[in-house]
Amino acid sequence: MKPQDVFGGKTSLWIFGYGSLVWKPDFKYKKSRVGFIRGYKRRFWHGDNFHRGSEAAPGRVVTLIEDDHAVTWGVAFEVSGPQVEAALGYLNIRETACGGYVTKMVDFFAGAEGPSPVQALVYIATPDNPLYLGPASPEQIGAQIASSRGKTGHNLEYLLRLAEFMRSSCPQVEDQHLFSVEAAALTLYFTCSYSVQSVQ
Ligand SMILES: N[C@@H](CCC(=O)N[C@@H](CS)C(=O)NCC(=O)O)C(=O)O
Repeated sequence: MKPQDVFGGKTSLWIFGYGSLVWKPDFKYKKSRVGFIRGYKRRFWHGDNFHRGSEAAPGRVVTLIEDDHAVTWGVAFEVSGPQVEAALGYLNIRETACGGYVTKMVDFFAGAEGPSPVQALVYIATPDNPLYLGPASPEQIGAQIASSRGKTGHNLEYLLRLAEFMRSSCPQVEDQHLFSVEAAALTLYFTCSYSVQSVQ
């Protein structure tokens, strides 16, 4: 059953993004809030053979891994009225059909708005997903990202835009996984670019 079959009739719905959705929701929404969810950590452990990679050279994108002690920051978007069906129909293609993500409801805490959470829909790629790649070192993940490109663009863009979002919208958060992968990917990307230029 698709989310729009379940939520399509709702008058409003919050959708939590923690990867490309934070900088490119690409659906109409009523309002957005920067905030977090508890019990999950964001990791570049999901493969992508469409948007940021190919069958031959899959890219790496983020998913959420259950961790009782973790908190993941992102953006929640409130869609209402006809926006609900439109957003869910779009995300069902972008996230589920093309990306292998499944949906789950979580508690979203808007950063500046006190302790009471709202329920939000989130797209998660679980380890049983055929595109799931699992853990790797920042250097291994960085190398894969630095050398992958898909139908939507380079995998490095995906990484850098997420890192930029965290620095600009969540400056208080030290996301060691994200920033260590970013450092490794940039080092490898520019080292390889330089070495190619130096032999041309
Ligand atoms: N579900 C996560 C990750 C979403 C994500 O990055 N999905 C990929 C699909 S594999 C995507 O939409 N990519 C579009 C792009 O790379 O521009 C989120 O809430 O942001």
